[in-house]
Amino acid sequence: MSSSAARVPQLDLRRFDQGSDSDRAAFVADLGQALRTYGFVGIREHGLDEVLVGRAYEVLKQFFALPTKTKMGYHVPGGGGARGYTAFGVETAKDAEIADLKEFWHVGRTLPADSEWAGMMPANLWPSEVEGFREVLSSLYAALDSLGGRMLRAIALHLGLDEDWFADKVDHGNCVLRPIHYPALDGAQGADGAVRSAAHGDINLITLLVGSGEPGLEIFSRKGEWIPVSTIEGVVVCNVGDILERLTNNVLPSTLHRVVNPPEPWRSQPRYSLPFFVHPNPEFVVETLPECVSDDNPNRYPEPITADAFLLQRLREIKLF
Ligand SMILES: O=C(O)CCC(=O)C(=O)O
Ligand SMILES: [Fe+2]
Repeated sequence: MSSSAARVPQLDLRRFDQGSDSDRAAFVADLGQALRTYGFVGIREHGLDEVLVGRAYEVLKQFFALPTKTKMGYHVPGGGGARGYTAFGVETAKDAEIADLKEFWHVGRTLPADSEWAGMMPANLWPSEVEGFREVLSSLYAALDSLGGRMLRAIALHLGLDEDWFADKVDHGNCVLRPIHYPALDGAQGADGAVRSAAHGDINLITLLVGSGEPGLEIFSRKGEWIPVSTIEGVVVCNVGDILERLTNNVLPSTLHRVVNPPEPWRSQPRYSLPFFVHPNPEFVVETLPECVSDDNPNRYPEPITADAFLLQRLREIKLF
């Protein structure tokens, strides 16, 4: 683990949402700098309702506390974990051999019944055992969808695109809200090398992580060190995913990150977290942005790929399909 003082910067989103032109330009520059350097940034004053976030943690804790048999009733066999429950010990990071020490739930976009994307975005499941689960997580999904849109506006400006460049490319994106439970570790658990979440890059455009405060998240810096990301209450961690990395010809890096098994007293306590994965529309063609190609950085991805094909390829690699 790193002993250096490297730290992911934290930025105040009010400078972008409500600031003057010069505030906004300064925010965009700081955001670009942080994402180019770390692939990660902390966001303060993002406007998410604290009460809603608190309620989301309550309902997800209630769900994961249910008996395994009940939870398995919300598992969709062959569904790639796209909706509902995925059991402990299933997801395995790309190129890893041992499964992660976690279980999770996926909430997806609720589409109109006659939507042409219904086949790609199956209907959500909702556990009847937990009161408020549906309402609370649906509201949080909508709030994070909006926050993701604002972050993408700032990212577009940084890349030299029109501010609303991403808007019609994410309006029916296959975004996923993922409540995660990493159970308390007991005995020799982890002695075989299993960790809460093995090193991986996220598959999507950007991720918004509404952290619960327990330690463990680390990112792999460009200097080759693992840097802990402190989950300060109220800060949303935003990181670049593989699709944005590819779109930007690696100008914005999708940084490897992991969740380590922490020392006591956290080891014998569960950890919960709530990432929101912002995905482009399934038919969006990921084709290198000309703004990100130069003599020094020739196009690394001459073959365009649709977001949906890219996602499917990665889901197979992480053993969800
Ligand atoms: O639990 C965390 O803090 C991070 C989770 C994560 O990286 C993921 O689910 O992709
Ligand atoms: Fe991740």
